[in-house]
Amino acid sequence: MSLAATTPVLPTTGPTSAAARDAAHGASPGAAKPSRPRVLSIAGTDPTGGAGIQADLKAFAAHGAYGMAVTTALVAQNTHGVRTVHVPGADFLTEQLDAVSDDVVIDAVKIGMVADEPGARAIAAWLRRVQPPFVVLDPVMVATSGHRLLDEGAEQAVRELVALADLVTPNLPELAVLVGEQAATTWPDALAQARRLHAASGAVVLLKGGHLTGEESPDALVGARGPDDVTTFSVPRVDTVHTHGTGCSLSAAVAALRPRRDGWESATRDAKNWLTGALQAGGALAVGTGRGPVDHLAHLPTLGQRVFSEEAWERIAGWREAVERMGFVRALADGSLSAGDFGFYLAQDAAYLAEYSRVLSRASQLAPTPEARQFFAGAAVTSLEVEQALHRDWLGAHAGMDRGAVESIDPSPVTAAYTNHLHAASNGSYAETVAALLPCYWLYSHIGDVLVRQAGELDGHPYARWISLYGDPAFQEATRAACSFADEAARWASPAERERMLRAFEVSSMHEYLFFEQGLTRATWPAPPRAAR
Ligand SMILES: Nc1ncnc2c1ncn2[C@@H]1O[C@H](COP(=O)(O)OP(=O)(O)OP(=O)(O)O)[C@@H](O)[C@H]1O
Ligand SMILES: Cc1ncc(CO)c(N)n1
Repeated sequence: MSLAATTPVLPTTGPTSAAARDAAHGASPGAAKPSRPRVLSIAGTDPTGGAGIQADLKAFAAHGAYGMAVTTALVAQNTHGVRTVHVPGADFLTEQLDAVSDDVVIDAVKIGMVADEPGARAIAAWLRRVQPPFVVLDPVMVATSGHRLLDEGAEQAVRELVALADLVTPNLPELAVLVGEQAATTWPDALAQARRLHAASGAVVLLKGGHLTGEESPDALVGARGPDDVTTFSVPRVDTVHTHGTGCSLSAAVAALRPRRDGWESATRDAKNWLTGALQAGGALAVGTGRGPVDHLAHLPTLGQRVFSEEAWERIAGWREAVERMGFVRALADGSLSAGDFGFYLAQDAAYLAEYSRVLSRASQLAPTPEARQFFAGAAVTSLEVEQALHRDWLGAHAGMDRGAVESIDPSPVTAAYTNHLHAASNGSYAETVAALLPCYWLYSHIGDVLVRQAGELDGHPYARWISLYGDPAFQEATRAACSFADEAARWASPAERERMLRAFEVSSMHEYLFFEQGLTRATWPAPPRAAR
């Protein structure tokens, strides 16, 4: 006699209801719900993580829910389409469902791909037994790529599932199958079909217009507050091909939100807004070469990411080496730079600092903490008082320019391009502003450090004051502080925001290179053409 036949290692069904078990775990049925709803996805898989169960779990997590998953079918698919579907079978599906409901209180269920008729019937039987409080059904029939995800014979069984669902989320072709009509080609026709589905099933219908081709991507909630009630959600269509799994992700987000909302409308509104952000960020994921997934976590900072300044410094390795090697900087280091070239550079730098100081003030204004506000306000003053003073003194002594003359220097196109970039960044976020400001500190303290070591004894060096200002420990310290403010800002940035920070840093570094270079290349700039008379 086999041991398994007489003594199951674990009971296959629980002796008490999951709600009673919840009470045994310390939460009485009448007690306030846990802050994380326990949400179950019943769906197929997508090994590339953009659709099906994998997308659902990400959407649950993105909305602060505790995610669980029962697999209806294993799908070999990627961003190009479905290759093969393996269905473990209805008995095993029921075993998975019972394993969850015998043990865990379920706050909401999202059903996706059911694969075949026995699967649909097993789910229907389980729903009748367990009666979860909120059931969202995404009647998946055909993948975005055009591949069938549901047996033709199973369509009737899915219609029966609709009657057990609280919310059903068809796209236009799925809606047509559910009402047994031709697919609607206009929005009013689709709404009429959705009303008929609501009347026939009692389920609220979230009709998805993603398959229409207009400026907007309208969705409508039909029957949420009464038989004729229609609420339309219109968001601007995101210009992207990366829409793999949008339907899965939307229905999962609504299921995750519903237990903490007073109705479908508020859950749907929030889910739609989240999905729009996820669609916008999808391309940056670079997952697959077909129709890629959306970024479910677009709104979140990423745990485990690198320190921003480390990554940023590595990104500009090329510009950094180019600056170290460039003729202008070498000539500055060994003192062979002509006074004319140095004077041109200093005059442009005075014009630059006037704008740089304004962007530092802007960073102070945007800064989230008193420490950061104080640092950037102080830096705005220092860049005028200390750095510009050096420029005024030198230009006064060597170019006969008084203070007024220094203050009215016209920026060259190269200088203006750099300060325009800084001003543009400062129209964005604090994080972007700080990232754009950083190379001015960092590259100068880096060069200052290298030059102090290379130049050795600065006595008699024509540019000693310039070299010692940037090689000075106080300037190095200010650079470290600016880095740590940028790192702190990056810690709370979304991946897209972090990428904008890295880009702003990189572009500023390129402008630093061009700024030095203009001191020598300006000789090749054409003279301003005279107007023809
Ligand atoms: N380009 C887009 N811009 C904005 N929203 C979109 C876009 N494409 C789809 N959506 C939204 O995504 C959700 C899913 O819509 P869609 O009609 O594509 O569902 P589906 O066909 O079930 O999705 P799936 O691609 O997962 O099969 C809807 O809320 C829809 O409005
Ligand atoms: C498993 C699964 N469910 C749903 C869809 C629809 O996007 C898909 N491609 N795969």
